[in-house]
Amino acid sequence: MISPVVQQPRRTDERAVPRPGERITRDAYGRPITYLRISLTDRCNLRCVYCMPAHGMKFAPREELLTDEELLTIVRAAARIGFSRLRLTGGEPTVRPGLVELVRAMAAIPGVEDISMTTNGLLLERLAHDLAAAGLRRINISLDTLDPERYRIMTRGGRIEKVFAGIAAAEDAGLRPIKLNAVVVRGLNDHEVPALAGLTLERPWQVRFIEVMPLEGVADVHDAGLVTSAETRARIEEVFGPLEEVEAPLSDPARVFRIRGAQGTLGFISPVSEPFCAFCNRIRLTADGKLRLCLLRSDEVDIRELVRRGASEEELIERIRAAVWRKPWGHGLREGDRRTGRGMSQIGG
Ligand SMILES: Nc1nc2c(ncn2[C@@H]2O[C@H](COP(=O)(O)OP(=O)(O)OP(=O)(O)O)[C@@H](O)[C@H]2O)c(=O)[nH]1
Ligand SMILES: C[S@@+](CC[C@H](N)C(=O)[O-])C[C@H]1O[C@@H](n2cnc3c(N)ncnc32)[C@H](O)[C@@H]1O
Ligand code: SF4
Ligand code: SF4
Repeated sequence: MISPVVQQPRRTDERAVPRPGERITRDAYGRPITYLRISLTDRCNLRCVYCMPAHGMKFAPREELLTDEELLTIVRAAARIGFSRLRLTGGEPTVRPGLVELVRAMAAIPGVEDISMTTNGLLLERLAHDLAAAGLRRINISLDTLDPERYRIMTRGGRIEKVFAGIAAAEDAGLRPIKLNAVVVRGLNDHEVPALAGLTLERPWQVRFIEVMPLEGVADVHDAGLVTSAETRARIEEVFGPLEEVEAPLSDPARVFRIRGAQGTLGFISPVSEPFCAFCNRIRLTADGKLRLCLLRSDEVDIRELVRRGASEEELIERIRAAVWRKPWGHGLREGDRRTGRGMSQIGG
């Protein structure tokens, strides 16, 4: 297997200016940053145990959230400097009012090539066809277990039948490839890893196993429940034999494998045991209008303030470029630095 861990290079002296002939934006380490993950809301219709504490999160007041027009203004500026991939997330993106129209407007922005979404799937049965018609290309759906009762416990109240119906609707709408995200938590769903992996035998899905990260409010779940990808993979190989590696772009957070003869693939997302920061290609936009430079560090740059005072597109571009230039090399989990400042549902994963 190719190790994605590469030593931290020196920052360059140049600002994040494109190289001659290049339209994309690079950070100070030379990484092309072309992927914007947009949190459409900090609200959610679930309370997953690895994402939120039992009492939930403090939601931002409505007036602090970006409106559709503000969001589109920021995306237009980002697309002009090479942000060609957008991922809509949350909280739960499907609870945002006017979602389909928002996707349609984003898809019409010059430079936007790929719009995808990460969702818990509960509302997809109703939305999948309209989203696909509006320009959504792909979808990743969170599913940590196949057992209805365990699903109810892990999500603090969710009904798994709605997710199955959502997956079927997404398939029917042509949203492909479908990726299923499972956060593996010891003592909760780790024994189900082989059953989840087994879904790929008959289905062309990518089932991904994610190491639980210590975001705000769930550090205890990480401390007690982390299962490394190496252990998860070993559990799968005990049942299905050696996995075959499948080539994937290095900027893909998942390392991809296949059970011999399976229709679908398996992804291992290992931010804790095998960080993939060397190939990071993304920044995030929070629902309250901050450019978040790394999932696991608190560094943020305000862009809402600029949009609200009617700044020009050039000014917005300058702010985004300056933010990208400040992007940290990677997280500090190995050094014990957990100052993430926000919970996962407030950032979007
Ligand atoms: N540490 C870290 N984890 C990430 C990053 N991007 C995604 N992840 C983790 O991977 C999980 C799944 O990500 P998704 O929202 O499905 O998106 P993705 O895997 O980047 O999407 P595609 O590769 O475009 O399908 C997230 O919830 C995070 O747990 C990242 O930049 N850093
Ligand atoms: C924050 S959710 C937002 C989108 C949507 N609500 C969903 O659940 O798919 C995005 C992803 O983050 C993952 N996630 C949440 N908390 C996590 C944690 N502590 N560690 C790793 N992944 C986590 C979820 O499983 C989900 O796949
Ligand atoms: S993982 Fe997604 S569905 Fe679950 S609580 Fe977090 S934001 Fe909501
Ligand atoms: S931890 Fe930060 S730098 Fe590393 S891959 Fe994730 S977002 Fe990128």
